[in-house]
Amino acid sequence: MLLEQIEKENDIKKISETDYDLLAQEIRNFLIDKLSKTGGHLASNLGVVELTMAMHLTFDLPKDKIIWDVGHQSYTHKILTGRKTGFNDLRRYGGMSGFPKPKESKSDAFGTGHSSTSISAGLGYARARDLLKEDYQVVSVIGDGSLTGGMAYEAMNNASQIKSNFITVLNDNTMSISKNVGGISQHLSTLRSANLYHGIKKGVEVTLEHTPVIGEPMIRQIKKAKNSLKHLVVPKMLFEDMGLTYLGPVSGHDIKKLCHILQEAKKIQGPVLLHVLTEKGKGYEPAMKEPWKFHGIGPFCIETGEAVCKGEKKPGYGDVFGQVLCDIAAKDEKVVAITAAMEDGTGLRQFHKLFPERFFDVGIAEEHGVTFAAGLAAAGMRPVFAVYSSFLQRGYDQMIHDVALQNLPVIFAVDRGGLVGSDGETHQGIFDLSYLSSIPNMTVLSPKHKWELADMLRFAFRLDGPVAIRYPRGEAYEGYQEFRMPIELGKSEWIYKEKHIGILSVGHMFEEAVKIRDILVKKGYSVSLVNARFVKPIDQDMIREISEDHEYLFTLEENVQIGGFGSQVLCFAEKERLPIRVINMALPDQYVEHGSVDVLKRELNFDENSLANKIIDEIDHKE
Ligand SMILES: Cc1ncc(C[n+]2csc(CCOP(=O)(O)OP(=O)(O)O)c2C)c(N)n1
Ligand SMILES: CC(=O)[C@@H](O)[C@H](O)COP(=O)(O)O
Ligand SMILES: [Mg+2]
Repeated sequence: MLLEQIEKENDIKKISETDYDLLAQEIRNFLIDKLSKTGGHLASNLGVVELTMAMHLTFDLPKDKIIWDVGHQSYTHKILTGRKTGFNDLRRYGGMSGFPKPKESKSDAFGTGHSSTSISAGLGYARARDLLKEDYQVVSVIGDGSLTGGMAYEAMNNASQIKSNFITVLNDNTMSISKNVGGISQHLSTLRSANLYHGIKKGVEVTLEHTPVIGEPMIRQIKKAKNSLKHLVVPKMLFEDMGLTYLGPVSGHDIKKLCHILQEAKKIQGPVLLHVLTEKGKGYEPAMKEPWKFHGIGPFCIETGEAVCKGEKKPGYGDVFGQVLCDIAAKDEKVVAITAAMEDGTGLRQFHKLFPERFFDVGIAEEHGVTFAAGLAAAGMRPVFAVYSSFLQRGYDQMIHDVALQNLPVIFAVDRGGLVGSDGETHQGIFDLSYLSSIPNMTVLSPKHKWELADMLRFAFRLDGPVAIRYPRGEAYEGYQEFRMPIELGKSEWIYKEKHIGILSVGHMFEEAVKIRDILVKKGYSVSLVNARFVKPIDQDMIREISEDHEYLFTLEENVQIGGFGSQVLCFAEKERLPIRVINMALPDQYVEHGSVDVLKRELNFDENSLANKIIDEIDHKE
């Protein structure tokens, strides 16, 4: 097995050229086998096996730097840098990350997870190399989907000024998670068809060379004609016009050709963009047929490609959101939906199908998505931007400057709020209650179960300013269905009314709050439970009421403590000098690594038993 040789020698350059294709096949089989057990990002990785091998054959890691964009496609890179065994625990707590991590390997030059950062980081490396008079190659690897992110253009614009070698490899498989969208995607397809032009040109020359007598003079004539033809057929090169030398497009599955053109790219002074054509999911039939389904997957059956799921899958919060939004949109033609390349993940597929003219996929462009929504709202529409919590971090200024300052009625459906698990630090949605609450005019809600999400979404349309509704990844909680008071601005909801200890829980932490209360009640404590509903504005009357006959108020939120819901409650109680001790139960001021959410909560002492003990310690310690 060549993979064993790689694992032993940790150097692909020792593999004979005649074995490259065999090694590529072994890597594909390995990825399919391992990910069928652990899940992960399969399709993207199957598409870059040869490209990654060619880069490792051409460059000398860790001296030379490869910076991956998003980094979800770095599994072959990890195999080739001594981490083959890491795939037994891919994305599990304490195991190997699904993204490049400098702390994991010196060959991971830059940590990634959010899209469109690679060219900026690569340019930073290249500038530092030149200033420090060091000598190494810098290669940023960006996908066509990530190239829909505005940051990439800021970086290319800036890269045009560098005089030394800096390579960007554009991995073009025509896919983002779903089909890629927008002008750059169209431009890339014209460049791909230009390849067709080059193919025709080559074909004509070869034919003429074999045509006796008239061949030569004819070739000279046609060459002249071809140059004028080229400017008709091959479009103006965006990249060349931005000052980058454009090479390609070349096949991303021909290792020898890739090595050759990478060697050429190394010789060019200044910024180079190498356009590589790959197939997402290559080598695994089900992933080639449905690359969007195999972008990020759980464990699956290799023979059928079907997910291996334990028991019947209940609808996720995103599914509930998508369904309710369709109901609302059916009655209000002003309702429009926006996604930033996450149609399926945010539950908008049905909306897209039912209302195609009111559905907008802006590409991986969250900043633009926010201000686009602001424009729609200013013109009288009711935009809903469905977006993952950690990706919305990109649009913080736009939420302030373009939406809230003008008090425009944009609804933010903030999915993946709280711990998401396997994707780790870059994807945990644990800052959103802080960054959203800090925005004046922004109303922030979080539902305790799926019915409350539906009610909150309908309520949001009744507000005439910006609203964010935040909910987690995973199945929607279906308990306490009978608790469905009408939503009233700034009003929370009594669930159990006792004395002495109060728990005030935010959103889906309600599930834990119920369990914590059960533990305490079984130990003889008197415990009230309130569902906060509103993260902003907080329910000041409720807090005053609780402080009349409770000694303790424990706030509970799956968000960092700093700037979160609990910190607002604490400030208010202090300001009003309320006779109650407020203790925030929130996440610490740190990044949370990958792992299953249950394991992460135990490790963070954020599971119901740890939290119940924290409450008891607080009370016993005080009394
Ligand atoms: C800021 C941000 N928004 C959205 C995502 C989610 N996301 C991860 S990969 C991906 C598609 C990337 O497409 P491409 O760059 O073409 O890579 P491919 O999977 O096709 O290899 C998206 C939208 C993200 N990681 N970061
Ligand atoms: C790599 C990336 O950013 C996305 O593929 C992300 O992993 C999707 O997350 P979900 O699995 O929660 O939809
Ligand atoms: Mg792509």
